[in-house]
Amino acid sequence: MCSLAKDIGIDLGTASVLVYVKGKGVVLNEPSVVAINKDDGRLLSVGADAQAMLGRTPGNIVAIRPLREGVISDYDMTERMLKEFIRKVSGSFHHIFKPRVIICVPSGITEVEERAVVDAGLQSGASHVYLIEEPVAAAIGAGIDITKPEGHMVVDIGGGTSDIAVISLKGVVESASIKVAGDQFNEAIVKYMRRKHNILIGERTAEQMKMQIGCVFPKEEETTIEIKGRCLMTGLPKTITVTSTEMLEAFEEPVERILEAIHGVLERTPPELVADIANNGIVMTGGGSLVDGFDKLITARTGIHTVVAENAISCVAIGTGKSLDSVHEMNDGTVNLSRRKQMN
Ligand SMILES: Nc1ncnc2c1ncn2[C@@H]1O[C@H](COP(=O)(O)OP(=O)(O)OP(=O)(O)O)[C@@H](O)[C@H]1O
Repeated sequence: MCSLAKDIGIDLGTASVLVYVKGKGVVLNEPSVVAINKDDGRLLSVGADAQAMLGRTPGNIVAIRPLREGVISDYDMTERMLKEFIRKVSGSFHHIFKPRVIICVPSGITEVEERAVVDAGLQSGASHVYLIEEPVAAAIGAGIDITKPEGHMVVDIGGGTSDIAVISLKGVVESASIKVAGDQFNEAIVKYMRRKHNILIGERTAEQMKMQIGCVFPKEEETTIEIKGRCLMTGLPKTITVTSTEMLEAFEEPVERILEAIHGVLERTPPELVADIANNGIVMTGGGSLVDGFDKLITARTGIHTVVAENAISCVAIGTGKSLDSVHEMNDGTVNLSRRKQMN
């Protein structure tokens, strides 16, 4: 861990927080979960330790996810979580050497939410806080050269939000941010299991199903998984086998909403840039893009070749960190990386 961290890039995600330290790469990747003691408000743990407590806490302990649907839903807890993560990567010197922090936010974030993220960063001990839009960070992290006057489309499917953006000359030309992403895929599985199989399953089981058999485009070979849940008829535990083909049906609604959003962005994009995108293809980032067949589905429905970026999950953190290099340019106003700004 870096003890004299001066520059930190944070992908403040709904599902996980990734921290990039200049010169070191991604040094922290933990779930966005906080556990506190309800009696005295004491912070018990953050990240993976806190996640293990989700749904399993005794009365006086509460484990929560302070970010929901890509925005801060519990400001106080987000601040405490950020502080703890910054402390982890900065070591005991962070009081003396306050880091400069750049935080990645979804492109649909409101001014009030932006302010909340900046305040959380400052309260966490940062000397300066900069914001960068998620699709811009994702594009940089995916290795796209966004400095040219050329259109690129990035589809970032995270936990709580999907950000679709057309980027050219370091800026977002057209975009959409919808609250449909990986979490809604889990919810869709829970609903499907209840509707089709009369079985109640938990979020963790749904997540496991999504990763193991989930798909949005027909697989060459069907796969199956055996899961346990509670039968809604008898109230007793029940084990059933679910197939990947069933997942196509379960995911229909969230998938269509993402495709509609992509379509909408393409429709609003100037024709020259659409022509560039047709040549360059669409790049997918974010954990949600790892659902099997997403690239094939988008290729089939848009006619534009689509690929999932290497390191899809850490692209945003890598891009956020890389953009720290141009922070000095931003101070003299020569860089306009979307709505990225400095506040302190
Ligand atoms: N191998 C995988 N297959 C399918 N889904 C996956 C896989 N790995 C991660 N995910 C899903 O990716 C989502 C998290 O993605 P990511 O870490 O990019 O989101 P985030 O940045 O925390 O969220 P947001 O961008 O909405 O704030 C979760 O819903 C998770 O279930």
